[in-house]
Amino acid sequence: MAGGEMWTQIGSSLAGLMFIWAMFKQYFPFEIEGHLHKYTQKLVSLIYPYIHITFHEFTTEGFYERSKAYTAIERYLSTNTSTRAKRLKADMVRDSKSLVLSMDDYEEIVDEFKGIKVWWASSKNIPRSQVISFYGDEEKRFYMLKFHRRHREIVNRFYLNHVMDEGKAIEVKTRKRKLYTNNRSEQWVGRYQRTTWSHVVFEHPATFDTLAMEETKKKQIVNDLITFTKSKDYYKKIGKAWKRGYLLFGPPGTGKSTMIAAMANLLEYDVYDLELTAVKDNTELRTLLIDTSNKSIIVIEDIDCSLDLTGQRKKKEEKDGEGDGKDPVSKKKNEDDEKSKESSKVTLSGLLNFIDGLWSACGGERIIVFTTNYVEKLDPALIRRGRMDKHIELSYCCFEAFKVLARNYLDLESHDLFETIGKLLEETKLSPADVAENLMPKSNDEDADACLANLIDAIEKAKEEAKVEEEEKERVKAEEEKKAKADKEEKDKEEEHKSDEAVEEKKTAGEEVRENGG
Ligand SMILES: Nc1ncnc2c1ncn2[C@@H]1O[C@H](COP(=O)(O)OP(=O)(O)OP(=O)(O)O)[C@@H](O)[C@H]1O
Ligand SMILES: [Mg+2]
Repeated sequence: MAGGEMWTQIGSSLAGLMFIWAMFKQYFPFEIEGHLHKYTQKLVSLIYPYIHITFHEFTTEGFYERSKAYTAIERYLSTNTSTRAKRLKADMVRDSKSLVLSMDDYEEIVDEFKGIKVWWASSKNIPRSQVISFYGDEEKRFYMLKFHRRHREIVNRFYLNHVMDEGKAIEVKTRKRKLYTNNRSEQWVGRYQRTTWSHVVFEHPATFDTLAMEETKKKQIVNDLITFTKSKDYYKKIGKAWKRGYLLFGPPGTGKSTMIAAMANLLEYDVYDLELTAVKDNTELRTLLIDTSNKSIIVIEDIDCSLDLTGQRKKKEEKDGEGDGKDPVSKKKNEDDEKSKESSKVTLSGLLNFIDGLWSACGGERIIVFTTNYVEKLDPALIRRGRMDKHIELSYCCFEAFKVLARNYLDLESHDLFETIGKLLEETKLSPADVAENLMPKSNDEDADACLANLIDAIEKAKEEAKVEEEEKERVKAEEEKKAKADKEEKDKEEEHKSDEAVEEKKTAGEEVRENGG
């Protein structure tokens, strides 16, 4: 038989077989077909003992959102593949600091875990239809995991969790961190579009190394923060939500905001800067809280100014006392304050709920930081331990803090003038911000000596000013005391006079009675 003839015959017999199979299938009992399928599967699994799991890039129809599992696998494999796979694909992924390397399509790599071997392959489905998609690329990518069926238990229970955890950790490490701020609720457009917060890339350069404060205190804070991040299981064990509150207090320019940036850089967390005066009420506050992500620091700056958090009772008392409006400046300020309070109805109890109510436990790994210049003004309920677990006082610049600043600003470890400056700083209150400003060279020809001399001048000037202020205070105090004394004397005199009059009246009344009686 000639070759061509043979192929024609095979073709026509195949077509015949297909036709018979189709006919047969139509009359074939449903149950028997099921059995047939089962046994074929069993037969295949006897010869082929591997299990496959696929992870698609896009899973949900409609919402075109990348699958979290796919992203985590991609990051996990990116660390493994870049050393083992031969063909790699580099991509600038959204929110990532640098290029992400992943294995190219149809590459396969072997991974080992607890002594077992698994295979990862990347692949894609190419669409058959030539439809132009609204989303552009219609190829459907997926990762396929292959492992022996006797390892099913280990893969299901441990390996997949391991991949997810590692992948997420790599993602957090390589992401660009963000600084969020809350929008006014008029700008919120539905809940899906995440318009409650807007963000920019967080790029503050402050670190604990550049932060000027006593070394021991700094170490304590760093240890506290690191212990917190590693305590997921501990918090679970003691039945507490995984969050921690910090209260930073101290005079202006002592490094409260700088410390928050250093915290975020140390832990690689996002920062949510919550502007309370833009929040209308407690419900909005809760919505904002729910919309924050894990691994973040929620900051409320100048908590004493943001709201009247001292409660209704005190507010009323203040109104009674201050309402005379003698000073037009303070009157205007009061009016402004009232206006901002009116527009924001966040209450103390709402804020307490935000910090440690039931809702605060959704998600985890969050740090809440309050800053204030006047810690004594705050309601004790707000800053009790458990809400604000750690109170950190940032104070005026001490010698140790100065040395950090000198190292940062002038690259100086020691200098003849250090001793003088140390002594001066002990006697004067100068914030690290002021010290830093004086240490910064103002022109190219200003060297370290000149900067230190500037600082000494500034400290001496501050000392002089403080002295004048102290004297003025003393004078006012003495005057007030003198006035109080004079007032008291006058009052005493008046009372004496009144009691004299009363005695006189009594006398007259007695005489009248006697006269009438007689
Ligand atoms: N402890 C510090 N270490 C290093 N730099 C500091 C420190 N304190 C202040 N500075 C410098 O002073 C500037 C102002 O500091 P920062 O904004 O942190 O002060 P603050 O305590 O938040 O003040 P405020 O109470 O007014 O908000 C910063 O830009 C920083 O350069
Ligand atoms: Mg600040």
